[in-house]
Amino acid sequence: MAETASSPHVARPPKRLSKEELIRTHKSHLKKQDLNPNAPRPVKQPLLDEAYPASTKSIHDLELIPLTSLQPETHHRSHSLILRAISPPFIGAGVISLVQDHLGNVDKLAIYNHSDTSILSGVPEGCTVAVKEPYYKRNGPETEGDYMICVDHPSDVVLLRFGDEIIPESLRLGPVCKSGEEWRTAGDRAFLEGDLVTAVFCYGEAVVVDGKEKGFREGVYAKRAGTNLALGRYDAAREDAMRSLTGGNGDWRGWFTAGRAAYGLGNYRVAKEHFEKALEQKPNAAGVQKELARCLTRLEEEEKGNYDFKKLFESLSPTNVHLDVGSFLSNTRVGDSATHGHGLFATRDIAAGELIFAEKALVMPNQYEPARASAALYAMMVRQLYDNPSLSSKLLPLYGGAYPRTNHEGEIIDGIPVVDVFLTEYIRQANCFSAPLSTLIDTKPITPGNRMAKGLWAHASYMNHSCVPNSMRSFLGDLLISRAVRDIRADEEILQQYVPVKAVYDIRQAQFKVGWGFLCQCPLCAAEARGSSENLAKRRELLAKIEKACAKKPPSKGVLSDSAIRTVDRLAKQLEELHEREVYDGLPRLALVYPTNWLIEAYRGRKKWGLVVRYVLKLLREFGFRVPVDEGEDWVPKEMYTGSGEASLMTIHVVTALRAAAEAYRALGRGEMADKCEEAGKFGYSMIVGFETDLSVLDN
Ligand SMILES: C[S@@+](CC[C@H](N)C(=O)[O-])C[C@H]1O[C@@H](n2cnc3c(N)ncnc32)[C@H](O)[C@@H]1O
Repeated sequence: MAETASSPHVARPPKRLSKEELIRTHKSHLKKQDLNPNAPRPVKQPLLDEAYPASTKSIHDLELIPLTSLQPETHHRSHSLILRAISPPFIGAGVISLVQDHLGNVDKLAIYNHSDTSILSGVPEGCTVAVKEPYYKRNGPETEGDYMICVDHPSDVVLLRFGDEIIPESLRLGPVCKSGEEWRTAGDRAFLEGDLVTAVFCYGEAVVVDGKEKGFREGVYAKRAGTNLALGRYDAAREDAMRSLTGGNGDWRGWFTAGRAAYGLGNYRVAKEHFEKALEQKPNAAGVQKELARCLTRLEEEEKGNYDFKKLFESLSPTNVHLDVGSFLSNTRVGDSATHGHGLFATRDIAAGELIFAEKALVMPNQYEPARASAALYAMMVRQLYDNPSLSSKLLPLYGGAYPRTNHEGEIIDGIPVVDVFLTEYIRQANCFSAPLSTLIDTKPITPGNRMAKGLWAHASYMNHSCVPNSMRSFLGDLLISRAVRDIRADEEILQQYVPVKAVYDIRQAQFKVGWGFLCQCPLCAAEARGSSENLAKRRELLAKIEKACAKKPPSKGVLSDSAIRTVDRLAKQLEELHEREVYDGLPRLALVYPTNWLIEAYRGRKKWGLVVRYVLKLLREFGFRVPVDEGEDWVPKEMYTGSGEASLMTIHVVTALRAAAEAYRALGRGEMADKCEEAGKFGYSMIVGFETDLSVLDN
């Protein structure tokens, strides 16, 4: 981490590039810059080992220093800079401008993490900014004297109004527009040109310059409300809409905008109230009626969880991933967990297969390219925290590891919410989920690549991990569906698997340690921790051997010979013997899943139906389900979900095994058992993909 300086002006300034050198290199960079406005801008994801907190001071409480006082690799705590941009911006992962201070010194300013809803994502030449507690960073080797003021936290830089009295005299420009009307006209022009951020700025100046003129002010607020709404800055849109109300009969428009802004924030109750206010004044406004109807549907979904999942699935497309749905959360509550910190708990008994909750993502960019998904989520989280500070009440309480908080994050200082990008990244890492466009398509044997978005579901984030969980999550676009995989009692903690768990105990634990920093103590891990380490090592070795043998002869490539089957069967039996009875009693034996699955497929290929049933039953037992040992016995497959205790593991292999059993029973003339297996498979599949659907999707 860099040094912190409290009195930087007493230390000797370093050698720095001259003004002429800075201008020359900046110009050459500008020449090379690709000005394609549609090109996606790269995101500078924060380096966590260089983390430093965002400034929590007001510019009015900081001491102004000149650029010459800056010390390299130093955070100038308690100090500020006020700077005018004197060059066009170079736009890349951040925006780099040449800036001048009140004494005429020139240096380079790099601002990161401002989205295109902010003027500071482009820092126009001539604008004046305050940089709070600046961080001065070296660019390249010390001898080159290349430095820049590096702003990582978006709230560490404040765009100043032209007339702001904090700006030193020498940096002040004369008024750009003389009157509020001129500013409003400039705002309208910018709006028509599609430059919405400039429009917002101009409207802001208009209300300050002519702020006392009633009617004018409200009109400008109405324009700014609409512009903020279009930018997705819903908090500001709603505030402006409320300020635009005059008490006259045109107010319904203000209520309408306020309602749409509240809807954009997912605050359907408030949205409903606003739409109803609009309709009081203009009962026949079709647009408002339509929005109110949508709102009522969302509220009903929130209350009852009555989704038409099939229809939602059919509505999905690469361009439609953000579903218009409310979140059904009332079966669960956040509470203190014996597993870790906070957890999610059932508020009532929930039956196996039932919907536990369904939650629309708080933040999920439509970016399914795995290499870009994390950066896109991080950038969107920062943007939301900056643009819609009300969302910080949901986002900031999430677990952020050991990163120290100032507890001022989210607080509005100098009109801007404090956004700490390093905390945001910690929260992202600890809480985000990978989401396919739909789990249903993702579970098909042939899926189109490994395309996954990353998103944040604030309620689901409270769920702790278990290797033998009582819930499963699935996705439809940005809707996360959580279903019970066994009966859950009121007040029981809802647990989920963070990732599909590895079969071997120490490999599994290493994954949790590296990914989330915890040691799992679920019933399976707690038992396996008591097992002999010698057996564990032998199991790991033998499983590797089995995987090799199985991969050499995949059952999908044709009928397998007796000897190939005998080899795998023998190795599987050896592996079974390495599972201590006293450790694994009533628990899954995950290492055995792989060879057992292979044997099922091998016997299917040879139409040895009795053996298929025997090995399916075995596979279900390896997943911890209580099912008969004798393949001749009649049983009720669906009951395995409710009668298997607390340590079974539900996966897609359970469904495919039940299908294989159905096929085998049918071939053996046991039609009733076949139907029951199909029914249990279908039921299990609904837990996996989120809703009931035909198993034939698993065919291709
Ligand atoms: C998404 S959060 C889960 C909610 C968290 N318990 C809280 O207090 O907000 C993920 C973090 O919870 C903790 N965690 C989750 N499952 C755990 C488990 N089985 N045992 C110990 N810690 C766990 C880990 O610290 C992990 O990084």
